[in-house]
Amino acid sequence: MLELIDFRKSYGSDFHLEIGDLNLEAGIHLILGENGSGKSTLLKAVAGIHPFEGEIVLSGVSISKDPLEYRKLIGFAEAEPLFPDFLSLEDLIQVVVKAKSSSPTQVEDLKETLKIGDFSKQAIGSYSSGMLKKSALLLAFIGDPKLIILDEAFTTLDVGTQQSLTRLIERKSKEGTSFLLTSHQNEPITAFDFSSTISLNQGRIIEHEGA
Ligand SMILES: Nc1ncnc2c1ncn2[C@@H]1O[C@H](COP(=O)(O)OP(=O)(O)OP(=O)(O)O)[C@@H](O)[C@H]1O
Repeated sequence: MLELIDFRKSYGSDFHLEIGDLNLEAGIHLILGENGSGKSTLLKAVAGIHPFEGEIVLSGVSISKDPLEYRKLIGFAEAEPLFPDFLSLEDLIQVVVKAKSSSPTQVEDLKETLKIGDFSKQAIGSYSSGMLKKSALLLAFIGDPKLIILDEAFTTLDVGTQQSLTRLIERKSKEGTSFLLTSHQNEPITAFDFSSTISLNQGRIIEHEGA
């Protein structure tokens, strides 16, 4: 499903993420590691946000040869999402639905699952951290991407929404969507049957269990 080839990413001389070659089969994958080990850096590179050295191929589509097609296959929710304050979630939904050729019915289903109420019409500058997180999650699921990348997906969500998100991830996984997850919280994340668990330490994989 996802292939990293001779993958490296540096922030100047300060931090080096050296992954090399990594193959992940379809499924739910967990990335573990201490603060600053490189989890978010890896996810942002796979999401097509950060430049890197090497190559990434998702379902046969190369990020370097076909970046636009590659990005359409990905949904990404950052750990601490940032959106323009003056827009509403509804504004962002319209953009992503068009880009990902999704249906309004899917958006309504996601809003219900993630318990997104009328706040979606308000300016993002007025959102709480949980509302921001729900917004990022909804946008990541739009259009049924091949791979959904969720960094600290459960942080700041209330317990009810955590449970709904767990069920949504399990359902989508059964339908063929793959996931890359990170977490600092043990409770919701242990619910999943992971295809593999990758442990990072100071920018290197120290353990990879599963496929
Ligand atoms: N934009 C950036 N510019 C320079 N250095 C960065 C940047 N983003 C992250 N870093 C550095 O890269 C290293 C890895 O950071 P990263 O955010 O990937 O770690 P993480 O494992 O996700 O951490 P956490 O668990 O705290 O979220 C850290 O030393 C961090 O300071």
